[in-house]
This record gives sequence, C-alpha cells and structure tokens, in this order.
Amino acid sequence: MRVFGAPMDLGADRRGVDMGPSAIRYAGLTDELDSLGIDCEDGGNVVVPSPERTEPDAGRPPEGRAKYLGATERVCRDLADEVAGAVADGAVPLVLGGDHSIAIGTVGGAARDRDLGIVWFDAHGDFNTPTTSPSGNVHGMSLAAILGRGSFADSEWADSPTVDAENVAMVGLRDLDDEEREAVRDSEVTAFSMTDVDQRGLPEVTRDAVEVAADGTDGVHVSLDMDFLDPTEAPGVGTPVRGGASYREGHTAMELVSRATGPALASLEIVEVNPILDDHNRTAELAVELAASALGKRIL
Ligand SMILES: NC(=[NH2+])NCCC[C@H](N)C(=O)O
Ligand SMILES: [Mn+2]
Ligand SMILES: [Mn+2]
Repeated sequence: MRVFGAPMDLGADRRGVDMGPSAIRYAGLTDELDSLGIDCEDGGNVVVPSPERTEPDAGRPPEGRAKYLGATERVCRDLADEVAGAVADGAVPLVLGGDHSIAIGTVGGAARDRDLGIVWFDAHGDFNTPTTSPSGNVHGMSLAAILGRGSFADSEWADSPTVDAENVAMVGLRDLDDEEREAVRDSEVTAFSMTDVDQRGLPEVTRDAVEVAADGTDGVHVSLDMDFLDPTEAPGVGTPVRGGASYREGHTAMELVSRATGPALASLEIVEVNPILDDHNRTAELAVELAASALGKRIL
C-alpha cells in the first residue's frame, strides 16, 4: 500500500480542506495499517498551488464555470502519475484529500492500464458539469469529469476511458442540484440514495454497489467522501448534510467493501476532511478507522 496526500482546496469553497492529509496522518493512519499487517509506505504529498497565487478562471472551459480548472488539471495529472506509478510497482494506492476534485487524478492513475469500477460514497452526486454547476466548484463535478460528461468530453485529462458509467455506483445520496439530479437519472450510473438505504439497509445496498463496480472489471476503486457520514459523526467537512450514515453504518459499509472486493480493491481515497471545521480531529480519526475497516480490520 502506498499513501499519497493531495492537499487540494481549489475545488471547494471553504478553506482548510488542504489540511486533511496532515490531519489523517496525525490521527495515526500508517501505525493503524501497520498493526493490520499491511505493508504501508508514505509517498508524501502532491504539490498544490495556493489559491492566493492562482488565477481562478485560468483554464476555464469555453462554456460555464469551473473555478481553478487549469490548476486542478495540473494537480490531477501529477496525482494520476503518482498513483499509476504505485500501481505499476504492485502497491495499492490510498489517496488522502483534499477536496473531492482529486478523484479525477486518483481514478485517472488507478484506471490507466485496467478497467475499473467505482463505488462513490457521498451525500452528493458530484455530477455537475461547468454548465450545470450552481457553485463553479470542481469538487461537485469530479464524477462527471471522470466519465467525460458535458464539456469534460473534450478534456483528455479528466475523462477516464477505462471507466464505464455502467460500472459506477453511488451510495448515500441526499443532496443533488436540480440539473444534476436529471443528469444522474439520465445516465448509466447506479445511484443509491439515502431513501434506498432507509428502505433496504446499508449492507444490501453496499453489496449491490460493489457488484455493479466489480462486474466485468479488473478491480474496484472506492471513493469515500466523509460527508457520506452524518455530520454528528463527521463534523469536519465543508458541505455537511444531515441524515447521513451512522458511525456503525460507516464501518459496516467499509467492512463489506473489504469482504466483497478482497484483492479486487484496486485503490481507495478518503476526501473532504476539513480540520478547521472539525471537533478535535474526530473526523480524521474516523477516516483512519474507516480506512482500516475497508482494508480488512475486523472486531472478531
Ligand atoms: N465533493 C463535495 N463535497 N461536493 C459538494 C458539491 C455541492 C454542490 N452540488 C456543488 O456542485 O457545488
Ligand atoms: Mn464528494
Ligand atoms: Mn459530498
């Protein structure tokens, strides 16, 4: 396993998420993984330019709005190279965010030489494009970019040709923008909202999601946005939405991911931890616990 930090905050409106990788490391990530017998090296952080010295509209697509898109592209290309390098060395990449725009880089690298499915745990769809986004924040567009939707169709860096929408499952949705909702409905992705979780239970939904992602692919990428969890458990996120997964549900989902994917877990990323908004680092501590469950830790 090779850990990378992506201290990215250009894709979100709230400062502080750039400190997420430090907070998760401080919460004891590598010790925890070592104690599970996982051989874990830290590959350090990718370089992210500071917003003070970056042009917000540089690299803007011809239509719509995507703040800091040019800088985001550069960071995601670097991250993709690091992640692909880890895969080539036989290591499973674990990427720590940073805002969720970094998923474009993580998946770009993880899916470079193989067909990947994705399970996307999130309160949000991150399915906006520069023309539908109400905020212009790229963290709300990352899954659309990975699938090459809208104006991302022309951007080679964003579109991951080895990820098919039919192998993407979202879990935990409860906050979508109007046009984004239409886009999710019209797409081939499988979307499990909190209504599905309420009615069928998280274990069943998670099993189905992993099956969608694993079907006919070489492996599964798991993208865990910490706002998937209820804000009472994970207060340190920039866009909290009430009604999320409980502490136990979070662990259940990650344990099922590890049981269901096993060696097929191709890569993992944990994003949106914002220590400034947190309560004594508990969101980062929870991120470490959930990483451990996703990587095989069991109570008994
Ligand atoms: N990765 C996230 N936390 N995304 C939140 C996105 C919020 C909103 N849908 C937007 O496009 O701005
Ligand atoms: Mn997200
Ligand atoms: Mn989210």
